[in-house]
Order: sequence, then structure tokens, then C-alpha cells
Amino acid sequence: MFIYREVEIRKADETAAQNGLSGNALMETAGRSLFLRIKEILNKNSRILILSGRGNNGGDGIVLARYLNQWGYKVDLVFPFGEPKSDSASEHFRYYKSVGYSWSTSIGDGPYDVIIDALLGVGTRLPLNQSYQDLLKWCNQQHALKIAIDIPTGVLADRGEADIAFHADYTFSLHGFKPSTFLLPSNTYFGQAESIDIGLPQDAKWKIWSEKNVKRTMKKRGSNSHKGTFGTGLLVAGTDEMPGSAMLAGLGAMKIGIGKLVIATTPYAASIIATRLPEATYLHDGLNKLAVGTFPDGIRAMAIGPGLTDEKLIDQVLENVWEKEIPLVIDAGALGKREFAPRKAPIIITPHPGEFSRLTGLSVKEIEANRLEISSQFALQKNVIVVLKGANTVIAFPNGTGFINRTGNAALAKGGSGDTLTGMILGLICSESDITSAIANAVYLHGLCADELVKEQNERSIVAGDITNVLGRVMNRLITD
Ligand SMILES: NC(=O)C1=CN([C@@H]2O[C@H](COP(=O)(O)OP(=O)(O)OC[C@H]3O[C@@H](n4cnc5c(N)ncnc54)[C@H](O)[C@@H]3O)[C@@H](O)[C@H]2O)[C@@H](O)CC1
Ligand SMILES: Nc1ncnc2c1ncn2[C@@H]1O[C@H](COP(=O)(O)OP(=O)(O)O)[C@@H](O)[C@H]1O
Ligand SMILES: [K+]
Repeated sequence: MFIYREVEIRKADETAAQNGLSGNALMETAGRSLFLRIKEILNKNSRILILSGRGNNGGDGIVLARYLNQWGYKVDLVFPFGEPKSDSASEHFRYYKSVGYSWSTSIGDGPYDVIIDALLGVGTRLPLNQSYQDLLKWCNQQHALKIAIDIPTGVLADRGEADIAFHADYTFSLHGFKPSTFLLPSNTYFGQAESIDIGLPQDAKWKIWSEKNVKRTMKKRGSNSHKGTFGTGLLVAGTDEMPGSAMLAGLGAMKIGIGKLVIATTPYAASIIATRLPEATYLHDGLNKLAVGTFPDGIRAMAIGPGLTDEKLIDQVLENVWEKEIPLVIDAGALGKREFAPRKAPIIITPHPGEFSRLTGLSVKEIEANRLEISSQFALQKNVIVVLKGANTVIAFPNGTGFINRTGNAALAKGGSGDTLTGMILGLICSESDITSAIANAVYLHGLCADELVKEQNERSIVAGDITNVLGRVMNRLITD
């Protein structure tokens, strides 16, 4: 499942055209593929309205209308803003007319059972003028199944801004998803989003991390393995006031399969956590000890931040460990504004949008409307791996690639779920060899646990501590030989 920005889509079209696969041919494939998918959700007796714009999105609508006509569906093809003007759409319109199918520039008498929006696609520029807004308002008032081609008209391809937009039940995106499918507020207009293959090679920098990826990258442990195989992690977390953050992160790390875990925390926090997590060992007064240069032996990766508040000590600890060649997960209290000096081993930061706003100086609204691009830029500039949390968590790598995670739900919108994730990331970085898939799998499994939990109880009642209770069950379903 691939994600393409407008420029990448244009490049793919251009490359195809330069090498003999014309825009006209691509439009034919797009329209036919759309027909084959859409007919699965249509009824032969339905009255279908296709609203076509003047660009290539409208052209897809024309090809789709031709196939629907050909197969006996009742379809009205309407160009509310005039006849097509792009080359490929004009050619397809000529062919459409030549085979004798009807069309109009005004909408007929309703009611329609299905409205298909082929008005604007990736060429959209906002704002929409009044006549577009009026038409979209009318569409949204109709009691019809609403299907958008590529993106709902009124949203952009790459950014999340949207004012008035077509409120789709389904959006069928061509070649791959567009970033706005996962951004706010645009994603509220897509309904069920699906990607439609149009025969172009897939080489997206951004992908959706899927169950298939998890199954491919997480395997059963070898029978000869021992605790050393899965590494020792150092978790620097928790204070007297927030002992639970260290416990939740600790459970995350241990229950996802770390070999050994050392928790650097306060003696009071340790005394509480140890009753629930006797498997871990404890570095009493850990933050102070690490700040003066103590460091336990044999650590394979470290996470710092959950439940921590003392910025001075945290800065000191980070300075001391910066040169160590172990991956470093920086979360919560350790995510103050910092420079991220160059470092040999990977840095993983796990901000929620509020924390990322402080790190970048951008507003939360701006971040949500553009979370892929902003995380990607930050990852590139600072040479860090960014896990930007929230619905559709983004994982951005310094080489410009990235993943979107689609598991999880609002049950996670509760204190402590981020702490659990930090522990899970630490646990998989220690116990798996590939850091890229380790991070993505931790994020995926964290969300999947919440999806599992809401099958049995209301999302309001689920607490962060429940996540790791179902982690073993969820992993059993995914991890095979
Ligand atoms: N590789 C692919 O993915 C393919 C994409 N195709 C389709 O081509 C579409 C892109 O086509 P285009 O580049 O022609 O772009 P659009 O079909 O999105 O239309 C752009 C046209 O609408 C106008 N426009 C933009 N914003 C407007 C606004 N606010 N008010 C009024 N007019 C506005 C522009 O001036 C331009 O003339 C895709 O979304 C997809 O549907 C397919 O035809 C086949 C291949
Ligand atoms: N609506 C939601 N859908 C999916 N995931 C969510 C949602 N709300 C929160 N989450 C996830 O829950 C976690 C919350 O992290 P965070 O805000 O840091 O919590 P805390 O600091 O209290 O532990 C993140 O992994 C985030 O992606
Ligand atoms: K559209």
C-alpha cells in the first residue's frame, strides 16, 4: 500500500508517457479499473450521477461512465463546469460521444442513488469558488452513496486543509493513496479509502505498514536462543510522582520480547514497579547516577523520558550517552527543544503533536495538516527517526522514506499509552535485528492491541495497562515460523 504526493504522481505519468504508455492509455486503465471495483458496490437499478470536471479527474469519470453505460447501468454523465479541456479527457470524451452515450452540462431531476465525484483530483488548488462550493453542498445533502475518484473534491492531494469538500463514503485512489488521506481535517472526507492499481510500477517513498509487513519481518524465536540473544535495554523513566510511566514502558519492553531490562528510576518507583515487574532489574536513583557517568554494562539500546521532569539531569544524561553506539529512544520529558548533534547510532524521537509543536515551533494544526511532510523534513534535517504519534502515526526516516500506521483507535487517547509504546519500541529494537521494521512493528502492534481490546470492551474503559495484556495474543496471530 503506497502513498504518493502530487509531484510523484505527475512524474509517474510523465515517465510512462515518455516511454510509450500515454496519458490516454493510463486514463483508460484507470477508468476500467474503477469500473471493475465500483460495480461490486453498485446495484443495476441504481440511478448514478457522475460529476466530471474539466481535467483528467473528469476524464476518469468519462471512461467510468462509458463502461457503466456499456454494462447497462443507468448513468448520467454531467459536466457542471463545462466540457473537458485536458487532452486525454477530451480524447476520451470524443470516443464516448462516438459510441452514442449521452451526457449533459446540467444535473437532471433526482433523486440519484449514487453520486460519483470526478470533479477535481490531484490538480486541485484551494480555495474553491462559490459554484464548486454550492455543488458540493448540494451533493452532501443528497441521500445517495457517495464515491470519490482519487480524492474527494475540496481536499488537496498533499496537505490536510479542507473547507467544503465532497463527503465520500468511498474514495478510490489511483496508483496509490495521496497524503491527505491521512491528514486532518481532510481525512474526514474520504470514507473508506482504497487504492486502485493502474498498472504503473510502485516505487513510493511512503508506504502503509501492513499486517503483511509484520508477518514478513517478525519470526518465531530460534529454539537455541537465550536471553542474551534478545539484548538488554536500559529504560530511564519514572519519578516518585509518576512511577506508572516506568512500569507501563517496562511492561511494553518485556512483553514484546526484550531479553533483559534495566530500569533506571527512583527507589520509591522501583519498589512499586517491582511488584508487577519482578523480571526487570533496577538502577536506583538512576537519573542521578547516569548524570554522573555511571552506565550499566551490556546495554544494546536505551529509552529515556517517560515520567521524567528534571530537564537539567536529563540533558546531562543525554550528553553522557550521546557518544555511545547504541540506539536511543527519546520520549516525553526528554523531548525538550534540543539540537540533536550528529551521532553514530540512531536517534528515535516519539513526540505527540504537542511535543512536536514545541520541537519544530509549528502549531499543532499545521502539523496535523501536514504530518508526513513535516516529520520527513525534520527527520532529514536532524538525522533522527521521527515517530509522530496520534491517529495515523507517521514513522519518518532520515533518507526521506516513511511509513504510516493505520492500527489503533481512540482507546489509546489516554495517559500512559505513549509510555507503553516507548517500551515496546525499546523492546523490539533490542530483540530484532532490523531497526526500521522493529520500530514500525512496535507501532503497529501497539495499535493492534487497542483494536483487539475494543472488540471486548468500550474504548472509554480501556487503560494503558490493558495494552500489554493482549499483546501476546495478538502476536500469536501474526508471528509464524
Ligand atoms: N497516474 C495517475 O494517478 C493518473 C491520474 N489520473 C487522474 O488525473 C487526475 C489529475 O488530473 P489533472 O492534473 O488534470 O487535475 P484535476 O483533474 O484535478 O483538474 C485540474 C484542473 O482543475 C482546475 N482547478 C484546480 N483547482 C480548482 C479550483 N479550486 N476551482 C476550479 N478549478 C480548479 C485546474 O486549473 C485544472 O485545469 C488525478 O487526480 C486522477 O484522477 C488518471 O487520469 C490516470 C493516471
Ligand atoms: N485516536 C487515536 N487513534 C490511534 N492512536 C491513538 C489515538 N489517540 C492516541 N493514540 C496513540 O496513543 C499513544 C498516546 O501517546 P501519548 O500522547 O504520548 O500518551 P502518554 O504520554 O500519556 O503516554 C500514541 O501512540 C498515539 O499514537
Ligand atoms: K474527485
